[in-house]
Order: sequence, then C-alpha cells, then structure tokens
Amino acid sequence: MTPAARTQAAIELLDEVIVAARGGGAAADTLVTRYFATRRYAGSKDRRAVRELVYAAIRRAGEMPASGRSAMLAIAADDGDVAATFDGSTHGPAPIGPEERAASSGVMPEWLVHALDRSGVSTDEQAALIARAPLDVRINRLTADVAAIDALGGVPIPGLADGLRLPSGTNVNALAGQVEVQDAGSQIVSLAARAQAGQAIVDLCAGGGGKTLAIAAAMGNHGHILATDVDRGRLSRLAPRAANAGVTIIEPRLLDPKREADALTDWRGSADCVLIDAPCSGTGTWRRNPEARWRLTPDRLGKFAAQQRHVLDVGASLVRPGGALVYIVCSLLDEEGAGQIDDFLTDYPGWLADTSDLPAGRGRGRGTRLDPFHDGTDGFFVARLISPC
Ligand SMILES: C[S@@+](CC[C@H](N)C(=O)[O-])C[C@H]1O[C@@H](n2cnc3c(N)ncnc32)[C@H](O)[C@@H]1O
Repeated sequence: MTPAARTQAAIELLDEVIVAARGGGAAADTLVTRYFATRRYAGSKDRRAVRELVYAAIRRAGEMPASGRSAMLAIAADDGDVAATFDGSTHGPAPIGPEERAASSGVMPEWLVHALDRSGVSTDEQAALIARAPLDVRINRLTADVAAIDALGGVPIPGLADGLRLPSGTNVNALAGQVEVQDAGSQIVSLAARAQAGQAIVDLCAGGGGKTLAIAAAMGNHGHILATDVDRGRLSRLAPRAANAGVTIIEPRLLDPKREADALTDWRGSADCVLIDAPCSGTGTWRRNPEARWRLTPDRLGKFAAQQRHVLDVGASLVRPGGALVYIVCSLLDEEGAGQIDDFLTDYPGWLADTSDLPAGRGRGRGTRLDPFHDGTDGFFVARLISPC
C-alpha cells in the first residue's frame, strides 16, 4: 500500500469505528481485524501502520469526531508526512480543502472530565487513561516452561511474583496456557481475594475467566471455584482456557439475569470469598479501547451502577459468616467504586471494610484505587469487605 492508501484505509476504518460507537457496534480492535480479513493485499507493515494511524486519531479526539476524515485531518495538522498523503492519488484521500475542519483535540468528552474531577482524578491522571498500554502477562506456574518464558525477554512486575511485562508486540500465542495475557492491575486486584488452597470461592462475574484462572493458580489448583456469569458466550470461553492452563477446580455455572439467587441456593452463606468483578463503564481500560469513551453516556453509567448494586446484593448472600466479599470495577468513577461501597456498608450493618495489603494503589473511600499514572496499570477500584460472624 502507498502511504496515501494507508491514510485512506485509516479514514474508512475510523468511519466504521464512529458508526459502531454511535450504534453499540463492535470495538475498534475487532473492526480493524475484520477490515484486513477481506483485504489480503495489505502486508503486515501496512496493517501495523494503518492500525497506528487509527489509534492515534482515536486517542487524539476527546469528543467523537464527525467523520473519519476529520479525525485524520487532526493528525495531519501536526504531521506533515500524513498531510502530504492527502494527495488525490488513485487510492489516497482527496486533497485538503481550504474550508475543511479537523476534529477538535481533547482527552475525553467534557461530561466525563467533570465526572472524573468529582472522583478526584487529576488532569494528569485523566490524560494517562488514554496512553498506550503495555503487554503484561501472568505466568501460570501450573504449566509454565520457565526457559521458554525467559526467552520472551520480559521484565518482572514489582509486587507480582508471576507478573511479567513483555516487549510490545511479543507473540505469546505459542505459550497459551503457560502465560495468560492479563494487565498488571487485573493481577493485583485479584490478590485482594487472598485465595488459599482448599478454599471455596465464588467468582460471580467470571466472564471469560481472567481472574478465575489467577485465583485458581493462587490456590495451587486445590479447592473449589464456582465461576458464574449471565453471558453464555463469555462464560463458554472459560472451560477451554482452564483446560489449557491445567486448572481442574473451576465449576462454570450460567445464571439467568435477575434470577441469579435461585441458581445459587446451594452456595448460600457458605463461600470463603465471593469475588465480584462487576460490569462497569471501563474508564480504567481506555488505554486498550480508547473509543469506549465516546460510547459512554450518563444514562449508561446509571445502568452500570444499578447492575453493580444488584450483583453486590447477590454476592453478599453467598458469603459465610466472617468470609470476604471482594468488589472490583475497572473504573475510576466514584459512582461505580467508593460510592457503591459506601452505600453497601450503610445498607449492610455489621459488614466491615478490610485494610489493603496490595502492592500498589492508593486509598479511595473504603477501598483502593489503581491507575495508569501512578501504577502503570489499567485503572481499578477494589474493596475487600468482611461479613459479620
Ligand atoms: C468486568 S466483566 C468480568 C471480567 C472477568 N472477571 C475477567 O477477569 O476476565 C463483568 C462481567 O459481569 C457479567 N455480569 C453482568 N451482570 C451479571 C449478573 N447479574 N450476574 C453475573 N454476572 C454478570 C458480565 O456478563 C461480564 O462478563
């Protein structure tokens, strides 16, 4: 592809990303993969270059741009080489017209700036939310070939015995099951479960099982983990991943939304720990999905808050006396984090917030917050609550 054709491809892709963000369609990453699946003429260098243009344009536009072209014009405004590709060549974009407007620059939509301000997230911390994310993995000691993992050339992540930060672009597919791609923050908040061999743990919002597998490894594959979710597609990914990872203690169970408690009567009041990695806005994961900040609305945020309170109520009923409820969101908004826990503790007398022994993060309300600016991780809020004996 010529440089001009790459710019045109980025414009087309950005148009797709904008349409998907407006209509609840696929994530940018999926759209890029699909785009190239039907364009075999594009080589690996072309794909990488187009992907970088697309993500640079997404990161630069705080508000959703009017079009892919206006988003790329904003990149062209600062980069003469990109501007020169608007040359009207056969596969390239039309020349820039004198009246054409580039998309405005910014970190995120204005309403989110205010919401994060209210949650005590500084301007620098907000900017770090859309920086590039590193490639972190968790070494699975149940199956790991240490020599093969050493050969990847990663750097140990402070505070995580099994965490490794790899050079960007490292292909870890050949080591599936031996290493799990998992952000350092996700590994750190999983430690809040303080999982031990022999325990009975419920991972209520297990999804594809990123944290379930981390907990199983911490238990040395001894004990029992009930992994539940309401999303059949996500939960179905867990069993093959567990098999690959040599984990045998996980029991997946699909729940019916709003009727979760009916399917969990056998676990009522008996879990040593219930982990709730709740559905949330994902403001802490914008490094990986920067276009997600265009999708979020105050209405959607309110719906997440209601879901969070619902899963907290379901989870609390499963904890044994003296057991722990660990609440996690990958968001820095107090509505989803510290505020939820304040409300929970008001409504559940006798429950107490435990102190943090995590190797990163700072206190926020009755929990701990991790963020890219201070911790170099995705953003998370985590609280560990102890049920009355
Ligand atoms: C943040 S994701 C979980 C990610 C997962 N724990 C991991 O580490 O990969 C939140 C999950 O909560 C699930 N969920 C939403 N409402 C739920 C409910 N009422 N009961 C159980 N799971 C629910 C969603 O389907 C989604 O998979």
